[in-house]
Amino acid sequence: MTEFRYELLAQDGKARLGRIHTAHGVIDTPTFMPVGTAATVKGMLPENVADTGAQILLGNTYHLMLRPGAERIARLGGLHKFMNWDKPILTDSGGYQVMSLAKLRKITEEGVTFKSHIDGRKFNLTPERSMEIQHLLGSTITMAFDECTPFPATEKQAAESMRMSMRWAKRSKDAFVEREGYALYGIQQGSVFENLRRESSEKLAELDLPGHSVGGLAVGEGQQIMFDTLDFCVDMLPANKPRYLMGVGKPSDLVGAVMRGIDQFDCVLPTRSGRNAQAFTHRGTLNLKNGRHRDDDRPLDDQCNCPACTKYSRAYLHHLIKAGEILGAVLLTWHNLAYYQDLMRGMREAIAEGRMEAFARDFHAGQEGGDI
Ligand SMILES: O=c1[nH]cnc2cc3nc(NCc4cccs4)[nH]c3cc12
Repeated sequence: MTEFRYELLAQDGKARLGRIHTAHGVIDTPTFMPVGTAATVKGMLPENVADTGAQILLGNTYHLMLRPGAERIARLGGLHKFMNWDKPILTDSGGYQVMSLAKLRKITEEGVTFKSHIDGRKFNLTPERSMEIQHLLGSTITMAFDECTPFPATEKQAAESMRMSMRWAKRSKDAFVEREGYALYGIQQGSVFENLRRESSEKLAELDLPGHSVGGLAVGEGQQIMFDTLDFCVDMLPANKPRYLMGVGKPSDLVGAVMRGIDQFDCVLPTRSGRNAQAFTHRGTLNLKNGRHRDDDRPLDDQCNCPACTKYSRAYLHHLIKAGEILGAVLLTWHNLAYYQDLMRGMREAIAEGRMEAFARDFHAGQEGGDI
């Protein structure tokens, strides 16, 4: 059996090249985790997600507890078997999604009660129930149950919210079922306040967890405030354990956050925007709805080897999007996931060779390249 272990392989400034060993396989970091909300990466077969280079997926506890239900997935062999993905899966704790999707939410020290946005049924989510659900799913990496402090928040509001999340982190650890090769991550809160981020980090250090995430960011603060916060809060987390920045982000967010010491990312952007005709390319983003593509027989991205870029033209992709064809969403999702994985692989290689600064410069130059 494999014990859960983080290997720090190289550093270039604050950027880290690493490897996470888990019961379901190895993750090369920095890594991007495609979001598989309802036990599927929307529009993609799991084998094709793996072909893009993805080594770990994110699953959403909130969605799966509502439908089809955690006990049902457990009875059917767990989430890996259910969705035919045998590599690592990180599941979030459900708290964040409750606050952004559920109806009639009520937060107390105990946890959150809410009504399903699907059929109005009443549910109760506590640190203990969240741990039970993630265990039933068979999650490789379980996230502690927390409250994402909204932005902006006063220091007093941020302190109260963070302190509740730290009490919930302790309850999460006490309820977490330890299994070799599996892990519980703590979530650092504290909004944009250095003293609160430090207090949160110290409380998490007492729990001695195998990994941590930076929470409370990518909540509307904007890239500069996010980077300014990362400049001081990432180093407060143990250097010998993975650091995961939740919900991030667009390509330039990933480059900037890797350079500030982040190892893991998840974001709905590549898949959600792929379904909305937006493509990320080495020369910037473009929207295939735009009529300027209708006669363009060039590939979407001449540096990409995904099926959308090697087998089809921009004109064809534009046609599929305008016609509302399912294949349009599938091909753009596929491409965006491949682009994100290429970006992560490029950063891993750059860190290994000590040229992350140059990589970032070339990345930004390409994005502003124009004439795409
Ligand atoms: O503190 C957090 N705790 C637990 N889950 C999170 C998820 C998060 N996702 C985003 N941003 C990504 C977004 C996706 C769609 C709207 S915002 N920020 C996040 C913060 C947290």
